[in-house]
Amino acid sequence: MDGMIFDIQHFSIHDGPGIRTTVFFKGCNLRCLWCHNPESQERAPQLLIKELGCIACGSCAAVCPTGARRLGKGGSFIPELCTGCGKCASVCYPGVLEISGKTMTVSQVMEEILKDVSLYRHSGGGVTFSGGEAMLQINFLEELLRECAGSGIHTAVDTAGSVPWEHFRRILPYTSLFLYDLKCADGELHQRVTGADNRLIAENLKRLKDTADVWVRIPCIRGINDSSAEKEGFRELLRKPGRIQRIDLLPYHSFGEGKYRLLGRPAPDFLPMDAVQMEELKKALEEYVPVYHSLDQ
Ligand SMILES: C[S@@+](CC[C@H](N)C(=O)[O-])C[C@H]1O[C@@H](n2cnc3c(N)ncnc32)[C@H](O)[C@@H]1O
Ligand code: SF4
Ligand code: SF4
Ligand code: SF4
Repeated sequence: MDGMIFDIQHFSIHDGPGIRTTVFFKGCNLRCLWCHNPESQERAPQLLIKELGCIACGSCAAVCPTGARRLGKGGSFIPELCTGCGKCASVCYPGVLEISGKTMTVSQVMEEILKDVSLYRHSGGGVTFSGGEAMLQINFLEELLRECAGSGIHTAVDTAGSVPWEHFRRILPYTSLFLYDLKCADGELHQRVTGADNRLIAENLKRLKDTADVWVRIPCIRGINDSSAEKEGFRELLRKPGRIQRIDLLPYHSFGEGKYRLLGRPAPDFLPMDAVQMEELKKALEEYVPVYHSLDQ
């Protein structure tokens, strides 16, 4: 069995307990305006193009089967014609072109994961499946989780939760921890800034928190989810925490900016909540569950 992966990061320390290997699945059913992984959103492989470094050798245009990549200084690119085949990237000597997204088998991913086993044991870490939305490739994810559980590896699934409950049910036996994102409490706002409403996300959390260990994460973005109505909404969603062990408030950051440029897309331009707003949200939620944010560290 295989799936579409766009990155595997070793030594991650922000994706669950201990030192972890994070496997990034490509493809997402939300379109959060602030997403720092824009290359994760489309399921198909995509061409990333650096702005600098092109020596105008023309090799990319010569091998492109669809005419998406054309000759000229810096080359021109017609994204609608690109199939993501990667032929151009393989002949681009200065490394200006790169393909994001690779089909990998379960054994290939497991080979990467198993390299770090001693690290997991020493640090209390494990593997985290993130993305994009890992749960959209549910057969592949289930198989990977089963293999990891079979090898005694701690597993976390990082999800935005907008998938049928059946997907959760299938992976529950092999998942040690869910990292569960809440973006906005208000459904209409959620629809506007992510492209989908949050009813399914709220319903899934309600069931999941009584069934599995969960760490909730909230990206904290000024002008998006910093209102008192949002604060009250988050309180409502989290007031019966069940097995929710902690809440992490993630201040918005712009680390994804460069990747938007590589995709030829305009970068988002948000600001994080300020320290006072973060502290207020923390206070509002820690009545129910311990809350952490980067200002604590
Ligand atoms: C890229 S998402 C992938 C997993 C899943 N799609 C989700 O949204 O939870 C991983 C984490 O990054 C966070 N995130 C995404 N863009 C961010 C940004 N610009 N600043 C801070 N956190 C961000 C998300 O809120 C989520 O907790
Ligand atoms: S990825 Fe394939 S289709 Fe797209 S520009 Fe490169 S060679 Fe052409
Ligand atoms: S192969 Fe690379 S260096 Fe040569 S023209 Fe294409 S982008 Fe530029
Ligand atoms: S759900 Fe996660 S991966 Fe998908 S767009 Fe939102 S932040 Fe990005």
